[in-house]
Amino acid sequence: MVLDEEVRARAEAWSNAFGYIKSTAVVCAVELELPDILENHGGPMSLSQLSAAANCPAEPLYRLMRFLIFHGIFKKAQPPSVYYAQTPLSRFFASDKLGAFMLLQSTPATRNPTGLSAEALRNGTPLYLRSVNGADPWGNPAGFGMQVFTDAMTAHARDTTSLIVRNYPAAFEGVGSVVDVGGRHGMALGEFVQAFPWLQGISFDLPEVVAEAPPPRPRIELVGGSMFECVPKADAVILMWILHDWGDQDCIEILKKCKEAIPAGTGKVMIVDAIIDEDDDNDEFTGARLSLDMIMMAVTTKGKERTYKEWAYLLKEAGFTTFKVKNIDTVESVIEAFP
Ligand SMILES: C[S@@+](CC[C@H](N)C(=O)[O-])C[C@H]1O[C@@H](n2cnc3c(N)ncnc32)[C@H](O)[C@@H]1O
Ligand SMILES: O=c1cc(-c2ccc(O)cc2)oc2c(O)c(O)ccc12
Repeated sequence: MVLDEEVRARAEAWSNAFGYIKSTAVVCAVELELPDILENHGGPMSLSQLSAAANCPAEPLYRLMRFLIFHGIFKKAQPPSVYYAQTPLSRFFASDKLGAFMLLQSTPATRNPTGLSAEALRNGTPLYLRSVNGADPWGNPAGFGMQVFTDAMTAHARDTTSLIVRNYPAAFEGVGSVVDVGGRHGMALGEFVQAFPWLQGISFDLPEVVAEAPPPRPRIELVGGSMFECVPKADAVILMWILHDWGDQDCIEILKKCKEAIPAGTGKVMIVDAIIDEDDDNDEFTGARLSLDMIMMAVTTKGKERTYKEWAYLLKEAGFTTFKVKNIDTVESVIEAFP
C-alpha cells in the first residue's frame, strides 16, 4: 500500500468507527428542535439566542453546532462571529419533514437490532419485536411508543406523497377512489385528496392502529382489517412501504388480495417502494436504498428491498399482466401494476 493510500484508508477507518456519531448528533439536534427553532426565527441566530430558545447551555451547544457545521448540516451565517443558519439539508430535519423519522432511527429497537448481528445472519432471526415480547411491531411497538412509529411514518408519507404529487400527478388521472393499504392514520391519503379534489380515499390498516387514529380529513374513511384477509374495493390500491416489510410469499398473498380489490379492466396497484440497483453510482439514493435494506434485515423476518427483476417476479406470480415504473426523485419509485 502506498503512503497516500494508507493515510486515506486510516482516515476512512476512523470515519467508519465513528460513523454512528454523525447521525446521533443529528438526532440530538432534532430533539433540541434546532431546525424548527431556526426556521421559526426566520433568519440566522447567535449562539446565545439559540441557547435560550433550545433551553441548552451555550458550551455544549457550541460544540454540537461546530460538529454539525463541519458535516454540512447547519452553516455559519457571518463568519467569524458565531451566527448559525439553516441549510437545505437541516431544513429536512424539521419536525414536519424527516425529523420524526430521524427519531425512530435513534430508538434502541432500531439502533440495536438483533437482526443485524453475526448470530442473526448465521442462524436467521424472528421479527425483532415479536422475539422481544410477542407484540406486533407496527400496531404495538415495544421499546418505543406507537406514537414514535406513527410520527416517523407520517413524516415519511408526507415527504414521499409530496413528490408523487409533484412528479407524477398523472398517476391519479381517471382514478375516482383509492385505498391506501397500511395507510396508518391516513396522512398520505390526506395529501392526495387535497391535491386531487376528485379523489375519495380509504386508509386501511390494522384495527389497533386505526383505533388510535384522530378523526380523518374529509373524503377519507379509516377502515381496520388485515391485508392478508380482504382489502376494501377501490379503483386503485396504494402499497407504500408495505411490501419491503415482507418475504416473497407474503408479498404475493398481499398482491393477490389487492388485485381482487380493483376492477379487472381498469384498476391498478401502485407500489411505492425502493428498486435496488447497487451498480448505479449515478443515483444519489442508491446508498439510502441499501441502508433501508439493512433496516429491513434488522427488524423484519424476511423483508427486503428488491431489484427490478425481483419486483417483476412478484408481480407475475400474483397474476399481474404488466407493470411500469416511474422514478419520483427519492428513495422509492412508483411501480404501477395492472391486472
Ligand atoms: C412501514 S408502515 C408504512 C406506513 C405508510 N404506508 C408509510 O409509507 O409511511 C407499515 C404499515 O403496515 C401496516 N400493517 C402491518 N400489517 C398489516 C396488515 N396485516 N393489514 C393492514 N396493514 C398492516 C402497519 O400497521 C403499518 O402502518
Ligand atoms: O426505519 C424503520 C424502522 C422500523 C422498525 C424499527 C424498530 C422496530 O422494532 C420495528 C420496526 O420499521 C420500519 C419499517 O417497517 C418500514 O417499512 C420502513 C422503515 C422502518
